[in-house]
Amino acid sequence: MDKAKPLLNVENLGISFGGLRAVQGVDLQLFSKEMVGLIGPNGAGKTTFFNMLTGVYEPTEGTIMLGNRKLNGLSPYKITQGGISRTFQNIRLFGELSVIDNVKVAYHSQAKHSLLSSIIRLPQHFNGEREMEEKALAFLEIFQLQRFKDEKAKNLPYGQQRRLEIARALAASPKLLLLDEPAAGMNPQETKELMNLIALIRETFELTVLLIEHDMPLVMGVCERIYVLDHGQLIAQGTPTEIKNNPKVIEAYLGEEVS
Ligand SMILES: Nc1ncnc2c1ncn2[C@@H]1O[C@H](COP(=O)(O)OP(=O)(O)OP(=O)(O)O)[C@@H](O)[C@H]1O
Repeated sequence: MDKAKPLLNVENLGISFGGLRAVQGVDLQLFSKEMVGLIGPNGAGKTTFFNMLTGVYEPTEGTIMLGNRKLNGLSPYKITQGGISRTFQNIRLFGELSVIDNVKVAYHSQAKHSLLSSIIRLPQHFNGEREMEEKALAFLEIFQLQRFKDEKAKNLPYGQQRRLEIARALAASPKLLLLDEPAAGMNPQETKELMNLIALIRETFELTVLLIEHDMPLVMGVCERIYVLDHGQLIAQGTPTEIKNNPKVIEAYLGEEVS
């Protein structure tokens, strides 16, 4: 990817819910392999922004381009296929399915063997299944979840469920990974390990990562650039040092979280 051309180019993005303008006039660019933070007080519009990028909500204004492809109006499924995967603030796993099946489900959108070959059980089906199993296991290994592979997802400890969600998001082979508060509810040790893991997968899979996170030291520590939303509008963008010293950001947070 040409460094001068963004992987993701968002221009003037906005959405209204009835009379509420939850997000407005947001311009944001992500370049290949960047790790970028999206921060802001509660209710600032961060998750709504992710929901627009992933087709959950259709923007009421503005454009979202992934490379040369316009994403406005595409279904979440098409957007995942197009290269954007996400995790959720509240974990959304298939609790009754095994850990490995949770990863394989995500894999199905990329599977090469056809539905027909699965139904009538052609050799391609079994080869495809075997390949999928091997790849899913490889993802679980990266996330140190292989020993839980046959466990129901709902029985995993909380921190492991968060890791499984990221493993599943990666199985769809994204170019861009959106993480919505991945460290929420984790203790400091788990958080540190998770951040090291995210740095590792970014390198390994040549990913671009956009991260929503309330833990300021964490965001400041891992992101190269940070965007700040407040009341649905961007109030600042820059390096962690620039953001830390930005008067508008300090005011939005009342000087608490960024210091
Ligand atoms: N489907 C919806 N219908 C109506 N209002 C909505 C909807 N989704 C989001 N909002 C409103 O949009 C605003 C932004 O919410 P959003 O969840 O995006 O904030 P956030 O920055 O992610 O907050 P938090 O950090 O607490 O998760 C809020 O006022 C919220 O109530």
